[in-house]
Amino acid sequence: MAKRPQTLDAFFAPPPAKRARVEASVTSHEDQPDGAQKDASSHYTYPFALPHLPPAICETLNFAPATEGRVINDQPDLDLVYFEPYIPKDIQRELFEFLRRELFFYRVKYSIKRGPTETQINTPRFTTVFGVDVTSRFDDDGRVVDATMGGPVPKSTYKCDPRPIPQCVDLLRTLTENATGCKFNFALVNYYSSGNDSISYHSDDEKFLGPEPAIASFTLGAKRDFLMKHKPTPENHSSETKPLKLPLASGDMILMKGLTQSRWLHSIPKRKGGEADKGRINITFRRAMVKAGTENYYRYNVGDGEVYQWDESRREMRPWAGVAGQRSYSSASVPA
Ligand SMILES: O=C(O)CCC(=O)C(=O)O
Ligand SMILES: [Fe+2]
Repeated sequence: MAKRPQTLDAFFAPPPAKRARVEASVTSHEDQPDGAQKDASSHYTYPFALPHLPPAICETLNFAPATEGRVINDQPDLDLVYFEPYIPKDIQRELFEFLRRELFFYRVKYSIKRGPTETQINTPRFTTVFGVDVTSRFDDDGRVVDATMGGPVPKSTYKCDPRPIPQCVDLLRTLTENATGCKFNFALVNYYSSGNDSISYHSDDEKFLGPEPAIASFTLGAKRDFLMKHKPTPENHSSETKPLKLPLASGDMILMKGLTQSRWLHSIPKRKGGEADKGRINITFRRAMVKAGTENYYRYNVGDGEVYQWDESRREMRPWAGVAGQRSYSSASVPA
């Protein structure tokens, strides 16, 4: 949650003066392990290294938010700030293409048990996730350590292998923290490859995010409708509310906060035709407060299936050509 008070003024204010200017230059690489790729983020959990953003994109990102946020709170329990766009126009396309081309993705399958019946779920979009909850952090060698003492966390602490947020996503996270006053330790990335990819009605009000979580949600690429509707309540509040349709376009950001997650549902429905087939990336920044959040996010956004990567010649996500079932540690050392 936000450390600073979140006033309307804060969201209407001109781009904050305190915004950290993030240098376009890349860090020195003298201390990179042998074989590590220069100007790239690598980690033993990554199937392959992720290049840093080109300096021109970093420089222009310093001009975000490109517009002032519009507060949408004219319905019960609804608390949104909508930036149309947040990411400057000049870099929307390049940033979209960069992230689609460079990130690794998953098509997660899992089963849920409702009573005696087990149902197989095929997540209808590509996903990937980076981050660790507030109880832990990554040290300079990429090891997961205790957030306060900095000591190693026992291997058994997490079933999953938390992944640090790579530079190419982390820059947007820090800029968004500075502009909103909210803190984020997770980046969840969705890729909707066509109108057939979707996310059904849900709310992100898991206990592990704490009360009234703030979630910043970015769109890059194709425009897709974002639908919202109030949850049914005993008092039938929902009858006093009307559903919302926000046609999220490339560069837009919607900040959901306050009671939005506990009282409203949101979705990206399937669509036929239109620009959906050009592909859309969604990045949500969130703040997980406990270890259960980390376990949940990796289970449902990485899972244990194969890695996908964008194939520029076929113009589609393809299973990654790396060795199946074996991670490539070539550019990063495995912490002991
Ligand atoms: O793609 C979007 O805009 C929404 C994604 C979302 O709701 C989620 O990942 O929880
Ligand atoms: Fe969501």
